Amino acid sequence: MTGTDLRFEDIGVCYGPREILRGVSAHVPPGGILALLGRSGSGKSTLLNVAAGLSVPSHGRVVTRTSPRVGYVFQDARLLPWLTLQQNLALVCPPEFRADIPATLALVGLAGRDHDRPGQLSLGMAQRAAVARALVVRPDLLLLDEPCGALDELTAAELRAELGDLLRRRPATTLLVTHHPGEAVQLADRVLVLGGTPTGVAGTLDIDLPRPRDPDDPATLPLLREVRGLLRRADVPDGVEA
Ligand SMILES: Nc1ncnc2c1ncn2[C@@H]1O[C@H](COP(=O)(O)OP(=O)(O)OP(=O)(O)O)[C@@H](O)[C@H]1O
Repeated sequence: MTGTDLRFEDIGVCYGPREILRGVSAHVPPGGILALLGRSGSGKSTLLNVAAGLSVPSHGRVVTRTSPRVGYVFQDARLLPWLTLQQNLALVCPPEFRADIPATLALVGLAGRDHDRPGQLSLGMAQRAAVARALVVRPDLLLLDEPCGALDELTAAELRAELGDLLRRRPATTLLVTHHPGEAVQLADRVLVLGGTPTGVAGTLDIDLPRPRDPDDPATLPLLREVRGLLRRADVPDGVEA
């Protein structure tokens, strides 16, 4: 599993009369990790839904090499509470991968919890189960929508480290939506900041640091500053000097 080649070509999205995205182009090579940042409501989840084929763009197109298998991790775990973890994963899993379910749960630190129901898990454990559900399909395209957003800082830091590790062991072309510049610098190869009205690409930044990455490494500081600068500039209304 290394993932699909993914291209957004001049994507525009309208919801009724409201134009949300305009002229968004980006390329993610197989196994690449692109972090999407931008103010709340800028259209990050919309772009993820376009990549997943859940939203049809009003303009432009998404080009992938093959018809990709998609793993989607939402902001909350969205596990079915009346099913065990094994059953939750089996629901999305092609029959040929079902035997992998216990190992995939173990991969995210949930060894032996196969027969627990979501109500028996902490929020962080439930979110790790959601990551396992996305990985068990062996995705060519992994869509992570603020996977750590609902977690306390310590649990979020643990999950970030685990995601970094998982993506090195099982590379997949990945789009990561986050509001956390540190998460983007820790996990991504490239950061894309969305901004403006309607939303377009306000800027990009390549993150060329060796892996595994330590979020406290001083080498990350200049990159964090640049990401924050991009976010500030993305927020300035058109025609005003940043
Ligand atoms: N199905 C929909 N119908 C109409 N408008 C929608 C729909 N989905 C999203 N929107 C609007 O599109 C805009 C972008 O929403 P989106 O959820 O993509 O933003 P976001 O950047 O992911 O926000 P957040 O960071 O808060 O999750 C918002 O103004 C939202 O109200």
